[in-house]
Amino acid sequence: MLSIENLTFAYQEKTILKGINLSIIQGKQVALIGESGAGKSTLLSLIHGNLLPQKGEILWNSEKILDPKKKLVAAHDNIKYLTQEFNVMPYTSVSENIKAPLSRMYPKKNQKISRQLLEVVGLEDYADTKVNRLSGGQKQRVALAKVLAKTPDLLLLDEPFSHIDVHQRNQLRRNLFAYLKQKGITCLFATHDPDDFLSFGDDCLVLRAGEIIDYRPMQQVYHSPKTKYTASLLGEMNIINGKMLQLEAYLHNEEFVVYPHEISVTSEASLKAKIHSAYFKGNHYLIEAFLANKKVYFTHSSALPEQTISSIKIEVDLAKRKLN
Ligand SMILES: Nc1ncnc2c1ncn2[C@@H]1O[C@H](COP(=O)(O)OP(=O)(O)OP(=O)(O)O)[C@@H](O)[C@H]1O
Repeated sequence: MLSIENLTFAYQEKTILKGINLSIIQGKQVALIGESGAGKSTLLSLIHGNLLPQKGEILWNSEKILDPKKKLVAAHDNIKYLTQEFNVMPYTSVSENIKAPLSRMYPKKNQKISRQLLEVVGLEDYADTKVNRLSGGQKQRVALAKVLAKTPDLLLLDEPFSHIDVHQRNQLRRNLFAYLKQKGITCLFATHDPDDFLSFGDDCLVLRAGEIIDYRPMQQVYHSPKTKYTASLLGEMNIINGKMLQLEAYLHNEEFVVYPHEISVTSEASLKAKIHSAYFKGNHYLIEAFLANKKVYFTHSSALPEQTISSIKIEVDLAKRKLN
């Protein structure tokens, strides 16, 4: 288990993380989300032992993560960190890179590990290719396989799929997170991509200006985000107020999060909206409309023409969507 107690960290006089308390139980996959500059990479670096906190403690299975000044190599051997600048050996083959962290005493076992990880990261056909001949995305996959070679207990990932194209990204994250689950590897991963965290985060940790503002199971965070800030990180959404919903005047300032797929056009409804644009999204359209002069987005099976319609319905329990 990872435990963080009252962690505070500053670069010179600028405080980046403030009083962080956190525990992650073994085997959980935790998504770390927050706007750019919120402190995600700094938190991962501290857990890895690359930075020294001004206050507080980080414990892995009750053992303190050591002060980087007191040892040559940061972090426990069983905690691995894949940073945004991945660490690969360019003039060595992909499989040699993957095997580099392993003891040379067991070549057969190492070969087996390398083959298995090549499959996880989808580089089976590149085992003997020198890394400097690979694309950025392929190098990122080699780096990922390398941090998994010596099965870590805790894996820290910082935007692990940032250089990988959408098609390969889907397969890679399915393979990777299934592998982590199978091996019981705890994972804390920082990402901005809802496709990463919605499907693969058991829990969601929301960081804002160096503070944890939410930490709950992923689906709870999605279905009832507590703040506008959190909602804005979860993908396309609407902030709808009581006035737009034609609620009683005294409820006009109440605000709710409504996702685009929760607004529909149906003959049983009576909310009025002015359709403005329709964006083709493949299997649906994203409609841009005005509800009481405020922009809203909703999904629809076809492109709606510019017109005013009186058949908009919000299909979600707004009590669960009220923002603080
Ligand atoms: N070496 C450094 N010296 C001084 N300030 C730094 C240093 N590294 C980061 N910072 C500052 O710390 C804050 C947090 O940065 P951090 O990289 O942890 O954010 P992040 O949430 O990971 O952002 P992103 O999503 O853009 O990667 C930022 O304001 C950044 O400018």
